[in-house]
Amino acid sequence: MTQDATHGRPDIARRGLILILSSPSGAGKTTLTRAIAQDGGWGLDLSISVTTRARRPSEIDGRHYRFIDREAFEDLRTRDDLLEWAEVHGNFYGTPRRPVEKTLAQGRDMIFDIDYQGTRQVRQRLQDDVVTVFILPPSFSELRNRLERRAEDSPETIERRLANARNEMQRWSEYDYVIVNDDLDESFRALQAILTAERLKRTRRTGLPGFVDGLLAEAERGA
Ligand SMILES: Nc1nc2c(ncn2[C@@H]2O[C@H](COP(=O)(O)OP(=O)(O)O)[C@@H](O)[C@H]2O)c(=O)[nH]1
Ligand SMILES: Nc1ncnc2c1ncn2[C@@H]1O[C@H](COP(=O)(O)OP(=O)(O)O)[C@@H](O)[C@H]1O
Repeated sequence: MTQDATHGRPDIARRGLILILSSPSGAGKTTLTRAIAQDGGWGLDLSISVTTRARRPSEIDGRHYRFIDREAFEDLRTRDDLLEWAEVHGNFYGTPRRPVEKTLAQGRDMIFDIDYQGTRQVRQRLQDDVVTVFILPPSFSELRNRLERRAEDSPETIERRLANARNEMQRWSEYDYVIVNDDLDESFRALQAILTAERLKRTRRTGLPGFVDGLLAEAERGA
């Protein structure tokens, strides 16, 4: 029996999974992604994307994103070092391939905060190992409020993100789960419930046959 990553409880070996969160800008995907990744008990590694977008005042290079220029991005892309990439709001974003391969090879789980274009690419490559969650705002006016309260982007940037939100919101039906992020605590609990259920899926749990064989052997011995 191995140690599962769900709050340190002993569990049965299983394949690692990738949890993807997407949403229109301002709906709360970064907040939720970081909340569950930073709670070490959930054992989720956060994928740090590369981007050509300018760093926001509150962001730290290497922690929120790796901020690179267009040339460096092109290099990564042509060397096939990106698992997926997309142009979003006029900037380029991509997921470095190697950390993902390393984490999955260790049987650990990873969380991605990427858009719907990247989600399609990852799903195509990793199929059943991908679990996708779409975050919606409770209303469009609240989306605007959150972007304004976040106060990290210029008014033009906020308008561009709100204009793009109309297109992004329509992608909800491509995702496995949808959370309407009204109350943050409730949304966080919903995300935890999704992860817990997905980790318990029979088809991921490669250790189940051996575990049941052990139970049957124990029963044979008349324990
Ligand atoms: N495809 C893809 N999208 C990404 C990646 N990293 C971030 N994004 C998406 O790019 C969009 C813009 O992200 P960001 O500039 O941080 O703005 P925010 O959504 O307002 O927080 C969001 O939809 C992110 O999910 C990535 O590596 N690949
Ligand atoms: N449920 C919520 N209620 C109120 N404010 C929220 C909620 N979720 C996130 N926020 C706030 O809204 C803003 C946008 O959230 P963020 O996680 O940056 O969104 P995204 O990554 O989707 O662009 C942030 O200032 C964040 O603190």
